[in-house]
Amino acid sequence: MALSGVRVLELAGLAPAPLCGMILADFGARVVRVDRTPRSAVATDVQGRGKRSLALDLKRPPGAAVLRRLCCQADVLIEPFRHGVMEKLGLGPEVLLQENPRLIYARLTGFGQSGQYAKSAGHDINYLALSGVLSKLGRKDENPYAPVNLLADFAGGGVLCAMGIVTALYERTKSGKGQIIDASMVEGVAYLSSFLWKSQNLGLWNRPRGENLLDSGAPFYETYKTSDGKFMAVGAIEPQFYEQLIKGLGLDSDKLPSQLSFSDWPKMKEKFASIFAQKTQAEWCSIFDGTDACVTPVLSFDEVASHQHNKQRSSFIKNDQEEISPRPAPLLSRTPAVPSFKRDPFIGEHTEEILLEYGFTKQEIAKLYSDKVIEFSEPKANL
Ligand SMILES: C[C@H](CCC[C@@H](C)[C@H]1CC[C@H]2[C@@H]3[C@H](O)C[C@@H]4C[C@H](O)CC[C@]4(C)[C@H]3C[C@H](O)[C@]12C)C(=O)SCCNC(=O)CCNC(=O)[C@H](O)C(C)(C)COP(=O)(O)OP(=O)(O)OC[C@H]1O[C@@H](n2cnc3c(N)ncnc32)[C@H](O)[C@@H]1OP(=O)(O)O
Repeated sequence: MALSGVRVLELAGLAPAPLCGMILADFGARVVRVDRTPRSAVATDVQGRGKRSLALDLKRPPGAAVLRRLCCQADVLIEPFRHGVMEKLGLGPEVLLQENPRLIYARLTGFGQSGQYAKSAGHDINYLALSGVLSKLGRKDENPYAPVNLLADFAGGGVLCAMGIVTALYERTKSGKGQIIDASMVEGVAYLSSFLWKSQNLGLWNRPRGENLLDSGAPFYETYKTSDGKFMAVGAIEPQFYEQLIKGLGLDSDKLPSQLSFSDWPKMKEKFASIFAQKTQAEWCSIFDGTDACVTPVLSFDEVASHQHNKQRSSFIKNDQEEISPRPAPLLSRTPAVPSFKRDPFIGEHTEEILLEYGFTKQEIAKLYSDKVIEFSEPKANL
């Protein structure tokens, strides 16, 4: 796999850092999740695929010393705490990079390492708000709407941090040097929105929120309810595709206002809605599948893996516990990701194995254990 041989230490965090670590693991890195002690009854990381767990108390100096030793042999450290936490533990980048100048020290936070919010708590919705992006999301006359925490946490956070890490690993092949990655989710999600910024002069966003082409203003970029209570998604932007939509709906474009007549959009939405409400989702699929009308069913999680297109591409996978989840993307032709099919690790499940692998002796491990700096877990203890 593309990242095989890369050793990653991921300090356990909430949502974004676990995704970042999981992406690296899917593509072949050996990812160790460093969990807290005392170990909680249940691991809250649901993105532990392909990782191993080491339970280590970083608040105690011998625990921090263990992490320092691990970092000497690691390629990447991912830390998900607000600015200042790692420094307080004596594990700041100046310390760890001095001991291992090849280390890539990725700091995945909401507000970044500087600025007046750097030490403040926050979550996806706050980062989205500060990036400006939240002001663009939502329907007409409604408050801004934060979709599930996909945008800041995962896209602007976990994914961009993984991209930063891979970029730094590539650069290291030339310079031989590591570096610090300051991955702020505010900036990550703002960067993702570059199209919104760069298209300001195209007239795409001149109208209030929810009344523009791509923000639920246009009748041809909308979802519509079907007679069986399901939905269809319509994205017929270009005139030639719009024409196919009109045809599929059984309408005559000569008798309709022009596609870009903004003032007619609310009326056209009502018309489209009343037509979509007359057939089931399956009936609409049989009309639109195989056309260029850009009309697709809105699938539920229960339906998505068995949809023909997704099945043909094996886009979803089942692990040993029969849990379905998306296959890692994108697909690399020679070295694709090979996700683990095993269950996620229990907290502390691999503590001993990892420490031995990183050169700790059995005696050192026994001492750390008796001093309660590390913990082990038998799988059954967590069930
Ligand atoms: C919207 C999302 C968040 C969604 C999260 C949900 C999925 C989950 C949130 C609550 C969960 C539920 C809950 O736990 C109850 C149940 C528990 C059960 O086990 C499972 C079911 C639950 C229902 C459970 C289910 C789900 O898991 C939840 C619903 C987001 O936006 S995530 C993005 C958040 N932001 C960031 O990540 C940005 C950077 N980080 C931060 O800004 C802060 O970390 C944050 C997130 C604000 C949290 O602040 P906090 O004060 O808690 O932490 P920090 O200041 O960063 O400091 C960390 C302290 O911990 C110490 N520490 C760390 N590692 C160790 C260690 N190995 N050993 C010892 N100590 C450690 C560290 O030293 C710091 O200590 P100090 O505070 O003393 O400095």
